[in-house]
Amino acid sequence: MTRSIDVRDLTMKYGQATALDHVSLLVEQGEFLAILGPSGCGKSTLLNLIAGLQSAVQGEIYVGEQRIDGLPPQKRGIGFVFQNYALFPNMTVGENVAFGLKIRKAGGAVIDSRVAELLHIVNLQDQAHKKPNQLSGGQQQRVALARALAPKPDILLLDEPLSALDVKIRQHLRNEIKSLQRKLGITTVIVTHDQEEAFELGDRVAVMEQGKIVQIGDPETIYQAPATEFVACFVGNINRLAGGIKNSQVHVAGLVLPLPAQLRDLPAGTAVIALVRPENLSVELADDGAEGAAGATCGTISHTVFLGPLMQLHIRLDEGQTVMAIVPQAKARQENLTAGRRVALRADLYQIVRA
Ligand SMILES: Nc1ncnc2c1ncn2[C@@H]1O[C@H](COP(=O)(O)OP(=O)(O)OP(=O)(O)O)[C@@H](O)[C@H]1O
Repeated sequence: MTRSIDVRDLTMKYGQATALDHVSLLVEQGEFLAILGPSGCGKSTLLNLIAGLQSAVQGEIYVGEQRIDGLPPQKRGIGFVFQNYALFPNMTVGENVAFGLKIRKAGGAVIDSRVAELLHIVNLQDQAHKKPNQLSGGQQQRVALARALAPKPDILLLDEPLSALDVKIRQHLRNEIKSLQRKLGITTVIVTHDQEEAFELGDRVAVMEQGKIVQIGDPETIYQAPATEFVACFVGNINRLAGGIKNSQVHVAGLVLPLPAQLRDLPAGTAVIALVRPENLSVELADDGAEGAAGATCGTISHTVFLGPLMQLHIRLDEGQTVMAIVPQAKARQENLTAGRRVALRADLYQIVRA
């Protein structure tokens, strides 16, 4: 039976360096949570603490109602998959998958049927007799997944399981992991530094920065309403437009935007930044009549980058700052949005933060 994970006030240090700083986290029963963050932010440390591969200096970890942080790893009911497969090279695929069942002293018939079932689930039923080095990277990672799931753990932890694989296989295996998790309904936590992977797999995404979880929410909220500038910039591309408050409005890069409620008390002159995603800038060709149109700021396209279905436009604003906008390829073609053209820009969706 799958269970929730409740991490309470976890702190972990390497010598003087704090790797995890009072982290609390509740992963619901059956939920798929993605932990996203840059290298060194403490993602793996958090997973290792849950798995029991390291121990914290402070805090508690519960699986369901049971406190597990004092238990050895094999008593925690957790399946773990690492980045680098970590299969036993001298054992066959079947023996690798059977490993966790053998150390739990399961009977031979039980082991055989469970190994067959798992190899079928991960689509490797014909490979049981092979050694890991006779398999591709993607196949080895499927074996690792089967091995982790064989003892029917309550929880599955995945530490960058796809990052050693090439792009095509990674996408394929990502889909497989997602559908397998849905089918089994097992509480799962994946650690990744890849935003697309986190968004595609996670029901919710927890973003970490320097040993802390700075935001947790569904992918759309994380993307469209980032809690901090760090989250906004880490998750996808974003324009940072500097400006200030004047007459109870925000003036940035030639745009005049309403002052958001949470900044209402700030005095005139306070420096602010508007964070605008490239696809949330609307771009129109600016003939002379459109210059200075209400709510728009004008500039000149300095160069474009062809991205297949989309076109990236790099625009130098008359006001001095540069921005990047993304438009559908068809629009760029129809309107001839090329280097040297003058354009008027509006911000459709944005966030204002203090500088
Ligand atoms: N064995 C160790 N000794 C000392 N410091 C360590 C050790 N392991 C990790 N750290 C430090 O602890 C912090 C968190 O490391 P952790 O491996 O959890 O980060 P991460 O987010 O998983 O990074 P990555 O994505 O690069 O694996 C980092 O600053 C790292 O340098």
